[in-house]
Formats: sequence, structure tokens, C-alpha cells
Amino acid sequence: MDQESSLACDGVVFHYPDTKEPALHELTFSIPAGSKTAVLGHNGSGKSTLFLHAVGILRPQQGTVMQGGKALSYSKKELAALRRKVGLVFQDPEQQLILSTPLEDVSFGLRGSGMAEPAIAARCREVMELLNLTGLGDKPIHQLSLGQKKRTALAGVLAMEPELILLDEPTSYLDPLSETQMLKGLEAIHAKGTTVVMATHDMDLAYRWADWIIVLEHGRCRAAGTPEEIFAGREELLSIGLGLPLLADLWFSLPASLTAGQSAPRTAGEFKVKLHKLLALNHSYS
Ligand SMILES: Nc1ncnc2c1ncn2[C@@H]1O[C@H](COP(=O)(O)OP(=O)(O)OP(=O)(O)O)[C@@H](O)[C@H]1O
Repeated sequence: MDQESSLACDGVVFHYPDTKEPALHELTFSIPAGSKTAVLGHNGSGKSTLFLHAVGILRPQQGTVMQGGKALSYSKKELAALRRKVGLVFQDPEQQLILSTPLEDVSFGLRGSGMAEPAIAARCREVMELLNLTGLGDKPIHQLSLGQKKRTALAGVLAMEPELILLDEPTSYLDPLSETQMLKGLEAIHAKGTTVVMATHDMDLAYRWADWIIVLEHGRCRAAGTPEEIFAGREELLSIGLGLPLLADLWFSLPASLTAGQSAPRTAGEFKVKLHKLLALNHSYS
């Protein structure tokens, strides 16, 4: 993976007014450019507050937020430039969708940027196709399913071609089909070179989807690494009350003598293949 940094924080402290504890507490981490990063942590650990810092909506009281290796600067002009590079998709699409149809909504930012109408139409067609929204462009937004609304909100952000997309719980409340459609869209976005970061409570999803993980606890970065590294540290995860993904739990519960030197499987298919090989090997020695 390209180790150049996309989003990074150095000693970031942020305290909401009239609260006892800071929401971000000397937060330091770095997200590799081009990665698919999952941000894990309990309710209230600071994930949304971090995302609001990444787009400059909130500003740290101490420390520095960096994008592409450069400290954020908060002038109107710099913030406008930052928001062209970094897109935030809220957990609740109702917070994001402001116009009456997907097509109006997805084209809104492009029109604001002064793009010519034929180019706007082409860009909207492209992102809506990518997110499986073709044919829904003129449907009233209030008639869309939650999955369609979430993908429309993502399409609006994606249309602006950001370098980094931050998604707050993109798959929450989605059924398996809608989740698959959302993840397919994210895969396609990532394949184009975009850094994709999602906050999620779904450990199984983080394990199979991400190639980099950061774990937040009380506004601090408790751990950062590849999924294999993070989930091999099961004691630490359990100590902060985060469960293990099912596949990692099963794999790490096998005798270490059997699994030594092998990476943990990330999908059910991989797990079955590895398990069959282990059983065959064990059988031939017994
Ligand atoms: N507008 C606000 N005013 C005061 N306190 C806030 C505000 N927003 C968040 N907080 C507090 O800041 C802390 C971090 O909240 P944040 O929403 O960033 O966590 P989170 O990890 O995104 O949680 P969740 O998983 O529930 O979305 C929490 O203690 C929360 O109560």
C-alpha cells in the first residue's frame, strides 16, 4: 500500500462547549493514501467529531489536522479548496439530501462549481450508474428506499471527484442486498484511486473490507494497523469492549501450532479453503 498519508491528526484536542471530557483527546494517527480505512470505536468515541474536523467544519483547539501532508488552513478560500478534495457522507441521508430528486441533488454541487450542463449530465450519469441508481434520477427523493437515499447522498459527494471520501456508518440499517450494492459502489470508487474511510460498528465488515483500521477510544487513537494486526491483538480489543469479527475469532481460536506463519482469512470462502488445507495436512501427519 502507498504509505503516503491522506488524512492525519497530530495531538488534536477538541472540547464541545459545556462538556466535561474532550471529544478528541490528543488524537494522533495517519491514514495511508489510497487505503480503505475503517474507523472503529464505541458510541461517543469521537468518530463523527473526527470527520467534522477532516472537512474543517470543526477546528481543533490544540494540535493539527493534515490532508495530503499539509496542515489545514481555515480561510474561506482554503476551506472551499479542502471541501473539493474531501467529501463527507453523513450517516443519515436526510441531513445531506436537500433537493427533490436524485438528479437535482447529485448535480447541485457541480452546478455550483460552474461546470457546463453537458459535462454535468455526463458526470451525473457516470456516478449514478456506478452506484446502481440509473433510472431513479427523477423519482421524488421521499419515495426512495433508505439504501437508495444513502447511495444518492454518496453519489452527490462522489460527483465532485474528491481525493478522500469519509462515510459515517454507510451500511447501518441496510439489508444485505442494499449493503452489497453500497459496498460495490465503494469498491469502484476505491479502484479509481480514491481513499475511502468509513466509521462503522460492524466488526465483521471492517475485517473483510478494510486494509487499514484505526480504533478510537475516548477521543484517542488506541490502535492502528492492518486488519490482521488489529484483530490479532484480541486481548486489547476485548479490554475496550469491542468484539472480534467472527472469522478472526474462529481463526485465532485454532491451535497456534496449526495456524503459525499464516495470515488470518478475511472471507468465509478463504476460511473454508484454509481450514480444509489445515485438516488435510493434520490428517496426513496423524
Ligand atoms: N454537538 C455536541 N455538543 C456536545 N457534545 C457533543 C456534540 N457532539 C458530540 N458530542 C460528544 O462528543 C463525544 C464524541 O461524540 P461523537 O459523535 O464524535 O462520537 P461517535 O464515535 O461518532 O459516536 P456514534 O458511534 O454514536 O456516532 C461524545 O461524548 C458526545 O456526547
